[in-house]
Amino acid sequence: MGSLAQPKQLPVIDLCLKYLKSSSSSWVAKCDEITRALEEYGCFIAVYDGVSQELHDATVVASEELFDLPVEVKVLNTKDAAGHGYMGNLPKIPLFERLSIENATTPQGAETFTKLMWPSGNPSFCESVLAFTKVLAELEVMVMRMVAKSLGIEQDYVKLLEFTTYILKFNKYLSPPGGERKVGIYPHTDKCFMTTIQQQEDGKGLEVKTKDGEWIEVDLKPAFFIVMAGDVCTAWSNGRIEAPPHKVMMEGNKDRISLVVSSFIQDKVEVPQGLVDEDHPLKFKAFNHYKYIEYHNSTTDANGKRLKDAIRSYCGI
Ligand SMILES: O=C(O)CCC(=O)C(=O)O
Ligand SMILES: [Fe+2]
Repeated sequence: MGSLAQPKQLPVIDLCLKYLKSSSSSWVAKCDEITRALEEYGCFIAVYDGVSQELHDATVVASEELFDLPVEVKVLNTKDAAGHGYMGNLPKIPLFERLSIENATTPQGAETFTKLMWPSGNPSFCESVLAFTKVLAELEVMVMRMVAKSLGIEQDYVKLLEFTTYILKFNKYLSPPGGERKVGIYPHTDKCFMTTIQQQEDGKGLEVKTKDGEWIEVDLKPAFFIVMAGDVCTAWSNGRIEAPPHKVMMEGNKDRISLVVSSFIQDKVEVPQGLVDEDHPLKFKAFNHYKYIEYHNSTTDANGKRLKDAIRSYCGI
């Protein structure tokens, strides 16, 4: 009789604020658990209570209002320094649409974008964008502090934080016509430091590739947040945490909306000394995050084919 192997799952880690006390032994154990999950999968599912029901409902309304705007308005969201901006009606991924907000943890970033989309104002949109991005950025900071504690590089992370900014992306994927299974977004690794993803409704779509080449389908709920390493974390962690390839596959008759907060470093990124020793030689040279993005964009060919392992070809030793 053949055994029925269970499909692989991403680790699920409870980070609800009410249970976390930074001095307790369970907190130290959690730091190690998160670090192991990131070392093994490059990401994990955080169960997190930082987004209230009220804030969640407000971001659902905000997404509807945003995607309902006419295309002529949405295209005003032009590319930022990290290469983000409006994307839609793309021949290779026709189901996909995206808008992104730079510096979304600052009132100025949220206001500039809101004014661009609604010149006569939309205060509730602006408030919910700001509040939501801040909560997800706080989750990322909490996670990375815990990782840094576990790896003995807390001060290096605190230094990096001073130069960290956050982008909020609204991603929408239409349900594919004719009941087919179709690509929503092609496999890639993120070019940021870290990414946190929330899916607005229960269900699948996101898939993450494991180190042994298996794709894990991720069944998400709004209270689950994927915390995922980007290429810049791969380099910063001296290769201990690999950014995982991921993609979105759409099937069924429901559209999918995800909100994605990604961090960017406005300074030189270099491997902390504490991660380098005889057994762990330096694997990445110091580099500038935005120059890396420029390099990555310049090596992406006309068909959108990306360089494999761009971070190692850019600054790997
Ligand atoms: O929608 C998702 O779950 C993933 C989106 C994504 O990979 C991205 O925006 O880089
Ligand atoms: Fe991504």
